Amino acid sequence: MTVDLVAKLDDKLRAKRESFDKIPVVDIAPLLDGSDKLSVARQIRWALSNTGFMYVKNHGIPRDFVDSVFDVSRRFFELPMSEKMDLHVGKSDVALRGYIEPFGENTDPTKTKDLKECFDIGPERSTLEGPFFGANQWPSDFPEFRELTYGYHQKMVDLAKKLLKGIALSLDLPENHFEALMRNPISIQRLLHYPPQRGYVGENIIGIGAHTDYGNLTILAQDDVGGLQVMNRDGDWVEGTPIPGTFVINIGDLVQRLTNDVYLANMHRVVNTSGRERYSIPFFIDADFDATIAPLASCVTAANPVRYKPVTCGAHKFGRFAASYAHLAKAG
Ligand SMILES: O=C(O)CCC(=O)C(=O)O
Ligand SMILES: [Fe+2]
Repeated sequence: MTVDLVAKLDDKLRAKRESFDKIPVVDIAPLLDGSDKLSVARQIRWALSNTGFMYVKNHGIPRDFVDSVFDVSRRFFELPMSEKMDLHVGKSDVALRGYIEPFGENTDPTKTKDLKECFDIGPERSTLEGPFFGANQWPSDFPEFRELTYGYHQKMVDLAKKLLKGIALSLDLPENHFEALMRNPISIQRLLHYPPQRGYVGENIIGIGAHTDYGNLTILAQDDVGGLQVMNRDGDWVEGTPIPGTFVINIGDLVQRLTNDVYLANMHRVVNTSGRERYSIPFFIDADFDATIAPLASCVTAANPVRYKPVTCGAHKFGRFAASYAHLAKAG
């Protein structure tokens, strides 16, 4: 099904794109139950073209399930450093699964060392198949960690596919547009822990340095501590205040490229000066490793000529990781 959401505006009629000081909250129930997909698509279009970020509510993932994943995540990060380092991401080669210590991945290496620690899992494979596809590393004697985090990952894959239907509709594409590019998509389920920072906090060390996400779509659960900051089109930082029961959704570079900058993959960062430990659970989904992403014809006009060359999803994503992971940099 295609719908006429995208007006083909004469370039002379274009005005400066609206900026924002608040990230919109979108109720996605009518998208999920099919009762009014287009009204949700319209809200998605506004959010992604103006802010690149939105909160979603009524997403169908039970609150106590999300809380139980936060609970095992907290318990994981409380393990002794030696146990966590036994699961270090460097041991997974290019599958990029496992534990990353503070300063082990610096998302904005020109400015910032990242204080966060992370744990990454992805689609389970018995052997290393290539970048992003291999075996997960699991902590021993912690079966509920594996069960809950992997179960959460599966639920996120399903939710992401539904959200991508809404994004396709918002671009006047058939709702299954992304499916053909996502037969075996790269996905990463990440757990994050941000220790609080006290005293003087400068740009050289913060929770996570300013970055755009690399792939298609991110679904983030955050606890109630706060500290996420999002840059708007004017270059101002806006707080991504926690809203109970919602996920924060943002698009990554690949959707910005696909839409020729009509949709924005915002810069964002985390600065945790709350005095409390902060935990978040981002999920990232992309396209297949070999999928080619090139600007949509409908997003190219005389005033907005082609801005990007086609890239393959895997090459783009791996390149961004190689620039930020200490262990990949060492491997040369
Ligand atoms: O923890 C957060 O709120 C944001 C995390 C993030 O931006 C990322 O992992 O890419
Ligand atoms: Fe991010």
